[in-house]
Amino acid sequence: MVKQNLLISDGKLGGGLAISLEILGEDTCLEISSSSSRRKLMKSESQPGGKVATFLASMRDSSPTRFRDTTDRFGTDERISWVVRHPSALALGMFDQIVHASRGKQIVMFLDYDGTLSPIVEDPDRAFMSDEMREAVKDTAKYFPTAIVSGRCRDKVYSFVRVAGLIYAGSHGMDIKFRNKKSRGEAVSFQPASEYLPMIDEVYQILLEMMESIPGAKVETNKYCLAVHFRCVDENKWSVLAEQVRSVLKGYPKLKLTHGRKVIEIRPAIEWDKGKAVEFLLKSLGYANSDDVLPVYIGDDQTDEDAFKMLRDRGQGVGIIVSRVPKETDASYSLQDPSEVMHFLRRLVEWKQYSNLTY
Ligand SMILES: O=P(O)(O)OC[C@H]1O[C@H](O[C@H]2O[C@H](CO)[C@@H](O)[C@H](O)[C@H]2O)[C@H](O)[C@@H](O)[C@@H]1O
Repeated sequence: MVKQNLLISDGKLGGGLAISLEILGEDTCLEISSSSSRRKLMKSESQPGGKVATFLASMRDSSPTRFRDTTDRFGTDERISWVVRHPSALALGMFDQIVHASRGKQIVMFLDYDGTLSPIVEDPDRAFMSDEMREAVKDTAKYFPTAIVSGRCRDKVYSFVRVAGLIYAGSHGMDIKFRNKKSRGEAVSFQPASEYLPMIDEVYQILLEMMESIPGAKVETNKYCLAVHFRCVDENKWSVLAEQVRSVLKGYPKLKLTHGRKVIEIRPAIEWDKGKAVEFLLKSLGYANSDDVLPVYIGDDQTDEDAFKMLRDRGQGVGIIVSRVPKETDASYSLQDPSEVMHFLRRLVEWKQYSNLTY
């Protein structure tokens, strides 16, 4: 892996911005949803059998396989332009920009789990978070209200994080339950999809049985939603897997499919996502329509885009995407991987400790 340090001068950034840009080697996963690939998707949808093609294309889009030489596909210019538009939250001046935006406001921290606090691994049951990361999250929560917003079921994500006093929102925000420190420990509980539980269980049983015939496929229940993993499935079998999942869903029009990192997710077709969950949590914490808050959301996946978009639309807050490669996103800043997320959290805590001493 070659690492290049570039100095880009950009008027808007007020001088020079040092960017550490990695030209990634053959072990890199590409994760980009470019406008040209979107156009291709739209085209395939209008062709015969287009819906299947569309589904498979978006599966590939969110779960790219490895390329020998990524520079063939994405020029250095494109990478630089992406980093300029989504600078590292740790880069010179950028961290200061974020903390400056929080002057006179309460930072509320929202953290995704997989790919953000824990590295992506083959077995979803072994996606452990490091003890150092746990300490960083624990320290963060001492200074800022902190929520974990995950696609996982709430109990499962708690069993991985194991930090008391945080807010845990599981099932992509469809399962929220916590004691609100802002209002004398009052219990907050919100499950907008509870009527779907029997349906989700039924589909879980069907998929469990069906996926037995596809080597490497794994079905995970996340209580209010399901995940069909294909990380360990031969790529030649992806279309069969997609077709089978789609065939099951035909009998359940009240459920919908979404994509994540080598995973198809089945969830209730309700107007609820991580963005709505973040809004709900801000309101519960007393920050509905408030100028006194700076929400910071860190996440790596497609479902986190709903939260980034919500912050962008609200014109308030900081979205940080965790990605090594250019990706279409509504986030403003980037971090490369969970270890950078940990450094960012530590730096935020140090800044807070220092500013508490000096103000
Ligand atoms: O919202 P998140 O906390 O990011 O959860 C999204 C999904 O994450 C998990 O799957 C992903 O991580 C696995 C472990 O690293 C990996 O094997 C898989 O390929 C990824 O898609 C989790 O297992 C899913 O249930 C979540 O929906």
